[in-house]
Amino acid sequence: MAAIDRINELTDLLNHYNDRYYQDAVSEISDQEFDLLLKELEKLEEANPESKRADSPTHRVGGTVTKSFEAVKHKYPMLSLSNTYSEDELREWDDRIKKGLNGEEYEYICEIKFDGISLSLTYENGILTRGVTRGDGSQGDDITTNIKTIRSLPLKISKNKNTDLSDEVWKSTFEIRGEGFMPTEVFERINQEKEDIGEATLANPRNAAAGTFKMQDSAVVASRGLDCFIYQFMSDNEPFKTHEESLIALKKQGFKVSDSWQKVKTIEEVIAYINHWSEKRHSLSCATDGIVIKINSYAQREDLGFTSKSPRWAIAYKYKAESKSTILKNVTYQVGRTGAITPVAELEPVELSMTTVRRATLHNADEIERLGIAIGDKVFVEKAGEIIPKITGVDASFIRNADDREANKVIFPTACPACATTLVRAEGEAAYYCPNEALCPPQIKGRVEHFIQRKAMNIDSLGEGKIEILMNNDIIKDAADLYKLRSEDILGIEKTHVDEVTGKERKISFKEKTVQNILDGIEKSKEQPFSKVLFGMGIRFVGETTAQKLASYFKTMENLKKATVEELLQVPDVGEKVAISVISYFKEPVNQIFVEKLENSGLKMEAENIVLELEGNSLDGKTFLYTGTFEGYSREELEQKIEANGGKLVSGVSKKLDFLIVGEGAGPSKLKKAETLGVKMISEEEFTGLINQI
Ligand SMILES: NC(=O)c1ccc[n+]([C@@H]2O[C@H](COP(=O)([O-])OP(=O)(O)OC[C@H]3O[C@@H](n4cnc5c(N)ncnc54)[C@H](O)[C@@H]3O)[C@@H](O)[C@H]2O)c1
Ligand SMILES: [Zn+2]
Repeated sequence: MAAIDRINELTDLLNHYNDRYYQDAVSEISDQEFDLLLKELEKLEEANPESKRADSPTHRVGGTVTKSFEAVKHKYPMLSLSNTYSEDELREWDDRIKKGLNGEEYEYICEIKFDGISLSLTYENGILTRGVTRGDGSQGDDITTNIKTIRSLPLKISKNKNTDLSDEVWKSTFEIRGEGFMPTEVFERINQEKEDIGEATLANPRNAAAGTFKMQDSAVVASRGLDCFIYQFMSDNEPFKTHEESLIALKKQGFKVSDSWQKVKTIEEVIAYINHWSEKRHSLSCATDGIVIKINSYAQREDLGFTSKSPRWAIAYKYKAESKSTILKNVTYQVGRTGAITPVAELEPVELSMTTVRRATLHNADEIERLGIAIGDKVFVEKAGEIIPKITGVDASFIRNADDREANKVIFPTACPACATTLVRAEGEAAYYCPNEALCPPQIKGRVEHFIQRKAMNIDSLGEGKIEILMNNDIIKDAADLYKLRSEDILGIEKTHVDEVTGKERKISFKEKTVQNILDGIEKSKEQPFSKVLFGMGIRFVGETTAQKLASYFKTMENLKKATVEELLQVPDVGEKVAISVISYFKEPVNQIFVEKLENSGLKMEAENIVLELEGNSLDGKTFLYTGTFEGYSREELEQKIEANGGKLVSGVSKKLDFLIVGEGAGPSKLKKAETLGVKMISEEEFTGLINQI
């Protein structure tokens, strides 16, 4: 291919990946592959400068502004960082620094490279007034309301805690730069919740953070517990001479600066820092993808200057995602509780990032098609976002007989591997489903497992293995049958259970003590509140929180069974998808019988107002909705306050809404609708006034 054609091809391809990454928070390829293609383009452009396109990704920051937020021009441009994956290139960069500074002595500050999104935060008169994304580097999206949900970020700088700096500095207009991220544990929690309700999980913490920071509803953003590490101070009257001074001062003043930075003098010390963090970084609360090395002295930074895309005085060293090749032994298809079919690669065990990997997810039929794998191939396995092992491609250096390979091509099944029902795929969804909800064994088993889990009925004396035995011996047909169990039904049964993940064998036998434990656990579960019973029933898209909201709105199972779509839509956070799912659940005869069995077993079918002690009845019968964030109440506190005083929360602006409580950063569409419909809008103070009126 002629150089110009390849330049055009790479330019289009990389611009496409940039759009997907920055606008949709989706990575179609790994960062390393992206960076490799970018370097290839850089080299080609250098050799053929006349063919370089104006929209080339090599000299522009990758992102853009979006239509959904106001675009704000940056006072100081927000650039990218040049990067490398190799120690040799790092040494070459150090040589260039040495030359650029004409033999002057210099120091580096090494920092962890946090993997989230760049944020610019402006303070005026000691108040956080604006938070903006990097965007295209010269202008970004104004996401102030979302940024204010970060608890570690001072909204107000109350007092100068810094003896070395004058008050003037903290009162002046200045900008702080930092990396906004989603803590790993929040990421894992959200994914667990998504799994619980049968929704697709988020790919990695970076993409999750990028998506969340750009959500329209800041109340949802607040519930996601985003955080931010600060790494830079900027103002017109620069009070610092070195980066080190600025980090110390920012920390003292209450900004969240990670303690992981270190001052070093030589490139060998930089490499030692890189090695020190290469494994240890996995224990941090934030996803990381490398190390940033920066010149410490601001005067020297000025001497070295910038390219159009990044500073010359800094570089990022990125850790390679650990990848190994191993034999694909088989592909199995798991049927989930909701009937979704997930292909799983069974691998020859391989050591990766300190764990033994035996299986990897293949996501869905499209992914299998894209990879073009055959049983017996050698495939590359990688930890995506350092968490879930995934297959990235076929190892072409392992040569196989072509016919043999063709005969072993992995083909996604058309029928359910468990019950042979023809699979279906809903429009716009990547997953295939087995529609045989009522009789497909793994779906039934999955529902029982869901029912007994800690967040639902909490029967911890039962587990996956024991449930399998109960079902295989026809002792139970669904979760409700657990409440009919008698000790003579199960005493003495034995089975060897093989753990699917570890391959370890475990013998399970129902001796007297085990049986008693099981029965006690089942009996005790009858005390679980109505909301947990509701969650345990496993209605599609009804997660833990939605179950709580439904329970506190409808109060009883009877009411919920009779609910119409319109009524369901009145419940906070309940949208059309959930409403329709609830209605169709109760329409299904199998489910009606199941719920009746639960009722007859003595489970709680009514909500108790334990959390909600009634404070008064000043809001009696009135409906409320809120938008934005509030000084005196968190989202939960406000909701509790409304209900504890006899008010009812609803989910959307309609004529029936009595009050819309308007907070900071209120959603413009809600305000407009309320105005058109003549709904009364009140401030936080007015709301507090309503409660306290006698
Ligand atoms: N997989 C894909 O499809 C895809 C697409 C586009 C970009 N990318 C990845 O994104 C990279 C480009 O993104 P980028 O321009 O934001 O560069 P970058 O993320 O590699 O580096 C610059 C950013 O690092 C962040 N950072 C984290 N810790 C920091 C610290 N201590 N000090 C300073 N900055 C710190 C800042 O947000 C800064 O903007 C590419 O190299 C590629 O790896 C991937
Ligand atoms: Zn099936």
